Amino acid sequence: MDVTISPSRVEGRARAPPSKSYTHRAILAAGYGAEATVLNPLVSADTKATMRAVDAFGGETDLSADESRLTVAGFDGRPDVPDDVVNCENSGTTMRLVTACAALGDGLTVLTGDDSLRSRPQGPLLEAVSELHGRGESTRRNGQAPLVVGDGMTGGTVSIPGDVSSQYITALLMAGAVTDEGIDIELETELKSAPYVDITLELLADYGIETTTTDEGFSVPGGQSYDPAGGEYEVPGDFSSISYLLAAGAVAAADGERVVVEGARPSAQGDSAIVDVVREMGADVAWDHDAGELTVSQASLSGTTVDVGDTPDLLPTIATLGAVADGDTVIENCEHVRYKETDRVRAMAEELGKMGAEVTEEEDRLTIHGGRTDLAGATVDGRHDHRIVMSLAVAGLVADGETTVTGAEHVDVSFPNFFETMASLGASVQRS
Ligand SMILES: O=C(O)C1=C[C@@H](OP(=O)(O)O)[C@@H](O)[C@H](O)C1
Ligand SMILES: C=C(OP(=O)(O)O)C(=O)O
Repeated sequence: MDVTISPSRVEGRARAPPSKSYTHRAILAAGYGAEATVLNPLVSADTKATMRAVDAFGGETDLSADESRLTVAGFDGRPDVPDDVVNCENSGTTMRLVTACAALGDGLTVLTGDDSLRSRPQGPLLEAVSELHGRGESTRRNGQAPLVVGDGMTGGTVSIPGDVSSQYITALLMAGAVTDEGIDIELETELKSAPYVDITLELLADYGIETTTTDEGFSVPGGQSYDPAGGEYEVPGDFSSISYLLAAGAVAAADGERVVVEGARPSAQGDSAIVDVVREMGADVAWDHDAGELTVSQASLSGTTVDVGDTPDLLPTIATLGAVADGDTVIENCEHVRYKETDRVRAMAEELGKMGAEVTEEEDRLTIHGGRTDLAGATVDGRHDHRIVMSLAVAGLVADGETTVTGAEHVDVSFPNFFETMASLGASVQRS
């Protein structure tokens, strides 16, 4: 599906979807336990992949008709060996978290995914599984899926790089809690995307799992049971998704009007940094923490410098903001953003370039030279990547002429009703 955005002004209220990161963890944590209900889960292509994996391991996930409750009968500590290959589709989080879980099984699990996921790095996690006495292999021996994992990972001490994906750490912490020995993780390099491990530690504590942060990294004792207080866990709103709504308001709110984003209660999400980024660029953003509401109006933005080491998923949104702002926006520490659904550093450089933006791409830095030319509508490639699609759609609100984003259906990965939400704010959106 392609979506064509015409220049539009936006106003009104919109609710961000529940957090993808919390939902994945909440579902798998419930799977590791005996029984739990996940309230307000994100129901999207990626989180459905995690639900299917829990089912494949012998759990049972049951979504209420209004999708507000997911009841999970867990596999209680030890996953069954799945009857079939587990397809994680487009979801890196599913593949990493499920790899460490599958490694606990007595037999072998085969994991695969779509073209994008089969090109993403899994090698360090496979090596960690092997170091912990399980089997972790890439069928093509290139560190990428398809993967073969299992043979009863036992636990112990493992060293792993921190600068490829924090999801390896999350995966090992979640699985480590149900091993006999527990797992001590020593980071070989500086941890990138660190707030995602904070999300994990917070959620594990809420499921009654003890963890510690050590001088070398992280540690989780074994022999623990997953059991959230009251048998329920509630998922907060998603700040990566909020970033598109906030950016839409900052670049295109109607004169004297505001965009109010609901579902913005504070949590461990590093991507709440988008609030400060938008403020730093010159927009007035009010954040009512108790109500979980962000209010933004349109402003003339100016460039800024942002280190996205902790917040890789914000890069596409910040690049769009930079293309609308005056002056240079410098996005630093972004090499790991190249290992996502697509190489997002290159994708944003090239696609914003098609809209007339001047962009300089370096290995670890993206500079958008805003204000030199006005953005012009163009046909841009969403690169089969939800975040690229949504960021380019926001740019389309203020480009001169129509912007057509290809592959727009990929918003299904994290924000299934993104285009309906944008249209409800007044954006002109046409599907073809
Ligand atoms: O753990 C998570 O929920 C995520 C961690 C981040 O990935 P990396 O740790 O691979 O950077 C982030 O980009 C991804 O969207 C979600
Ligand atoms: C990179 C992302 O997710 P994942 O790693 O789960 O595919 C994302 O949502 O931007």
